[in-house]
Amino acid sequence: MTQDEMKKAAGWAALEYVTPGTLVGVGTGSTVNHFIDALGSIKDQIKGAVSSSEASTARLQQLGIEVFDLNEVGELAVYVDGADEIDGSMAMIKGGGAALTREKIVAAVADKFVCIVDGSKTVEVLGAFPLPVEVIPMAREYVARELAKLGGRPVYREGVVTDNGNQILDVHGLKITDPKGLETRINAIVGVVTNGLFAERGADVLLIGTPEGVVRKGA
Ligand SMILES: O=C[C@H](O)[C@H](O)[C@H](O)COP(=O)(O)O
Repeated sequence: MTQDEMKKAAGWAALEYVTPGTLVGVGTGSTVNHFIDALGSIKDQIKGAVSSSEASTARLQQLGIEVFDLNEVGELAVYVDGADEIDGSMAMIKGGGAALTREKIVAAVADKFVCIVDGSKTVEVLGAFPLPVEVIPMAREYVARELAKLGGRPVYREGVVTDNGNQILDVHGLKITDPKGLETRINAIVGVVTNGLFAERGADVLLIGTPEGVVRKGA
C-alpha cells in the first residue's frame, strides 16, 4: 500500500464525522485533498464548507461545494485536517503547506477536530519535522533571532508567501517536551502571526491510514 493510498483511506474514513445538512470545516494538504474528494461524493447532503486555504477553496469549488466566509457562519460541528506530526496526546505540528494560520482559526471554531494522517505522521515526541512559524515579513530576522534563543535553528522558507501575505520560518532542532508551553511562548514573540504547534487545541479524533486499515483514536 502506498503512502497516498493510506492518506486516501484516512480521508474517506472522515466522512463518518460529517453530519448531513451542516457546514464542514476543511483543512489543507495532500491528505485533505482526499477528504475533499470524498465530500464531493456527498455534496448534495451538506450545506457547504469553510476552507482554510485558497488551494482547498479552489478544490472544493471545482467539485461544486459552496465555500462560506467564516465571518458569516457560527460554530462548526467538525473540522477535518491533516498534520505533519501528531503525538500520543493529540498535539500536532502543522504548516508544512504554509496554511497554519487559517487552519488554526477554522479549527478554533469547530466543536470537533478530526485529524487524518498516514502512519508515518505519528510520533512519540514532536519536533523531528521542522516547526513552521508564520511571521510578518518585516519582523522575520528579529523573530529568527528570538527563535534561536529557544534552541532552534530557523530557516527562511524562501519564495513562499502565505495566503495572508506573510513569510514562513521553519525551525529545526527543537526538542518539544512541552508543546503547549512552547506554542504559547513562540506566539508571544512580536512579529509572529502563528506557529504550527496545535497543542492548546489539539485533535479530538485521529484517523490513521495503515496497510491493515484505518486505525481510530479518540471520539
Ligand atoms: O499547511 C499545511 C497543513 O498543516 C497540512 O495539513 C500538513 O502540512 C499536512 O499535509 P499533508 O496532508 O500534505 O501531509
